[in-house]
Amino acid sequence: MDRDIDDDALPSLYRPSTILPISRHKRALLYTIETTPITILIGETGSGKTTQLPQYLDEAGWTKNGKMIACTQPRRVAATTVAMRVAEEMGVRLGEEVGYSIRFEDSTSPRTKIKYMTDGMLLREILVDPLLTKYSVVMVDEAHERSISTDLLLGVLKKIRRKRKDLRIVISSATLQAEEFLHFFTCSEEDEKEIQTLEKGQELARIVSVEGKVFPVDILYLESPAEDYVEKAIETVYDIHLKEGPGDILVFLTGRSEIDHAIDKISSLTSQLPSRSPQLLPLPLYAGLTTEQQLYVFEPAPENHRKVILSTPISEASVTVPGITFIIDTGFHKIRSYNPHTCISSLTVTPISQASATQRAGRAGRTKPGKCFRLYPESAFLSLPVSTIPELQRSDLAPVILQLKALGVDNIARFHFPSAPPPELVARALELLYTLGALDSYGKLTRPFGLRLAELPLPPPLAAIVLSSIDHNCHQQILSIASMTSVSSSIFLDHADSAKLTASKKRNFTADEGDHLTLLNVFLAFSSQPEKKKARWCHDNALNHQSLLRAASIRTQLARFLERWYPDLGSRTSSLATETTIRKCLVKGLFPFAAKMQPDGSFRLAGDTRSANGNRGEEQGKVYVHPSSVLFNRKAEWVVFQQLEEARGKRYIREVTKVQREWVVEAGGGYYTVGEKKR
Ligand SMILES: Nc1ncnc2c1ncn2[C@@H]1O[C@H](COP(=O)(O)OP(=O)(O)OP(=O)(O)O)[C@@H](O)[C@H]1O
Repeated sequence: MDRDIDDDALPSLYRPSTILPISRHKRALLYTIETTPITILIGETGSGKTTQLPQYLDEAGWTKNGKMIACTQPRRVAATTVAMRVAEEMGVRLGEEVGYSIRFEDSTSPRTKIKYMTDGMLLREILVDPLLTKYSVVMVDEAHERSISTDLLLGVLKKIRRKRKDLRIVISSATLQAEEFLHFFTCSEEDEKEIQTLEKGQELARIVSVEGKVFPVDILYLESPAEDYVEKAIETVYDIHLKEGPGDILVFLTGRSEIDHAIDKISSLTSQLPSRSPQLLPLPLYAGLTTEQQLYVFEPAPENHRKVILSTPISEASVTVPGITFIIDTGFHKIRSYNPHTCISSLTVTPISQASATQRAGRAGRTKPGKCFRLYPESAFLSLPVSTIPELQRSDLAPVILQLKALGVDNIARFHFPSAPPPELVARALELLYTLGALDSYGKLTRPFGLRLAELPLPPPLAAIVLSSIDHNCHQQILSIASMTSVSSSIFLDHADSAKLTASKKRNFTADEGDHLTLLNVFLAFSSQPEKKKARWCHDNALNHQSLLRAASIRTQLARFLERWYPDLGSRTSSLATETTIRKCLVKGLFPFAAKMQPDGSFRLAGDTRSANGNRGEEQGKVYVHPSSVLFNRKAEWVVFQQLEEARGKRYIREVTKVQREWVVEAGGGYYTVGEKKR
């Protein structure tokens, strides 16, 4: 392969406007990648790893012969925005030579050479192309975040590389985790054998550093911890606005309710500013928004306005929002943790790691110097964990195991993960997949059911509902519900200033049986509107037009899977499905997430034996229906739900539907004897 590594041969369009630290290391970097199978790349935030390295590899010939370069990201906002930036730097149209692929959205073409994608999407590609033959280099970006998909991908890449010696792997990591990755790729017996066969001077894996800052970022700490980090963040926004020079602000909060609250407060503060003085423009950024809505924050602020982006950690890594000068880091994030006793994941607010704090500060100083206000003392920063516990060690592993089985890895215990998941979590996941019908009693993937479950781009319980809907003759309705729940967090517009309106409009769609049928009512009403009137109709009904369009697009994509597997689908009618049939079908996948109402109106999880045994405090065993649910403050003996979330010490369930105990027992098979989790 002819790989030209001459800096001067670059067409001018390839050059970014700022000289980035990585450019000084270009030759050395390309040489290492050429000669070393695995390169671990470390460098300061903003040094150019994500945007530049794939371009260097392209110029150096790694995309010849129709091969592509993949660059994976843990989050879709990073995959889309970085692809846009790189397409712009290369002077090509997005989706042509440079594209991206995220769940339910593909912007690539047969001409694509550099593909940014979520790590989960690359794993899906491995299902159809097990040796990733289309790719010459796979760059796993932000590997230190240790997301489930990243860890799984690293394990699978390690296997693939043994069979594809020409494949190059680049792992981009924070400095502190680099040695761990080096160890992972070089520690097994097989690795050692391979090292023996290498030529003198050649290495199996090597760490390369591209140190160097783009612009300085001043870090400022509080003297004592903030009592309420959300209020302190709002106060800091206001202080910056009054006392600092120009520049936009990026605030890290933990979730949507905090973001909505902050937006309302900042909007009212703004209305008190003198009309001629610069105004604050608060904007939300969280995963539940559609791609278009997320991209809105990347637009320049209108004249005489300072943008204040209120974001969850989705913008913590890889993202550059031009114009961001000030960062406000509250020091918290919501992380998913899995309780093997209840078998349910919940989101809990916890302090971030030092690595996250560094990434957050690194969102400034990219296009000009910046300041990062940490809303905690320096001593608190120093006592933070260096990195977050890998997601794989605190998550429901059913999706991971399902994917591994679909990839042909039958013996999970022998699969080499960057750090092994706890056996208890593996056992729980196997139990769930077995009850869902995805695995047989030997632990093998069932065919076709289990394989199809793995192929559907939905969490296993939801995928099981979609597949079961065929037998229940309610696939039309379930497809709509599954699509709506994939975007549900943003279907209803419920900012505080429109909360009353939304509540009254929502009543028009409310189904007494719960949120899933309510979402179905919304979708049916939306679909029956003439195309041209849809936007207006959404506005009049306090609904999010973009989210509904996205749900419709997801539905079309899910329907394609069913059409492929059931060619007679068109002749099967599901128009007569009753609400009872639909709810029974929902229980086919949601049985692990069942709860029983208690005399005080709270609920107890069906599998929570510890609370029944009195091992936990009374309050701890309880969950409450979230105020956004149509079943809030309503009577329902048994319910199933899709999400469990912790906020201010209370646990809430969302997307809730009334069901009957017998349905849960029937669907749960051996998984429950209800009220007592099977051991
Ligand atoms: N959309 C953009 N507009 C302006 N400049 C940009 C944009 N995207 C990237 N840049 C510039 O390119 C630099 C490198 O960005 P890149 O994402 O490649 O860095 P990185 O090393 O991967 O950092 P990180 O790990 O923090 O994402 C930024 O510091 C910034 O100067």
